[in-house]
Amino acid sequence: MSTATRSVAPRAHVLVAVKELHAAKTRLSGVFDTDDRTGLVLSMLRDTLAVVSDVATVVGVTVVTPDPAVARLARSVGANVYADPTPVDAENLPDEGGTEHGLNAALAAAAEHVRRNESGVDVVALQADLPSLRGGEFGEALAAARTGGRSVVVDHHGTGTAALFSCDPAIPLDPRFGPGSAKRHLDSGARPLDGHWPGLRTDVDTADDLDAAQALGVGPATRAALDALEHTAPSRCGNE
Ligand SMILES: Nc1nc2c(ncn2[C@@H]2O[C@H](COP(=O)(O)OP(=O)(O)OP(=O)(O)O)[C@@H](O)[C@H]2O)c(=O)[nH]1
Ligand SMILES: C=C(OP(=O)(O)O)C(=O)O
Repeated sequence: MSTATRSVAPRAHVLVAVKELHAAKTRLSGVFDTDDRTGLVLSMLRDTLAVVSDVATVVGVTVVTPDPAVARLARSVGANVYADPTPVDAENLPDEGGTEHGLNAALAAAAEHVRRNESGVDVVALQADLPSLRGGEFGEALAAARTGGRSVVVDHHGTGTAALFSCDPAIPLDPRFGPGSAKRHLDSGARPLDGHWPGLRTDVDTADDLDAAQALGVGPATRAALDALEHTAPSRCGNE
């Protein structure tokens, strides 16, 4: 469907998934203990939500999570919460595909819920750990996404997905997140979006990712969390 046949005013609803905090960011466990990782996850989420909520074409933000503390944070900044009933537990480990399945099932259900309730809205699944995201780059990506049905912003490693868009009500979001998800999204027909969007593409899973994000400049909540942990990157610069 062309943009001309859809609603004139672009409207997007952003979905952000966060798993249970005790199981989050395990790849940072060599750098931070559980409490510090939890604080960092919430800070990066806070910065990500603040930026997308400020983008003019974003009419709704929903955090998809089974975690009560994440849900509280989401509500406190004006986001909706879609309760993901899939806990990360011993029977649901990533290497058995459980987490990946739970994440994608929850995102697909949330996307359908949004579309049922908000006619004609574009749906985006966005990573929660984008502390260097700028509103301008997300707005540009949204505009680029609206030129075709389903599209993807590949992450800075070239293997993962920073954001997945469906801008045609007839095309399901069909999320396929998890390791190597960029290829799965592209192979399933999502159009790659080109653009110089370093903050959008820099999701943080490892200490190297955190350094890359700090080099770009991170948002205020993440900055405060890292300062409290006295974690600095060698090439750190400001957020200006
Ligand atoms: N709601 C929900 N979110 C999930 C689930 N699994 C993963 N996520 C979120 O999806 C994003 C990518 O997940 P992962 O890369 O598996 O987890 P992570 O916490 O970022 O990092 P690692 O623990 O190091 O793998 C993160 O924001 C997760 O919190 C799930 O089952 N349900
Ligand atoms: C889940 C994903 O991200 P990451 O493992 O990088 O957090 C993904 O890119 O699909």
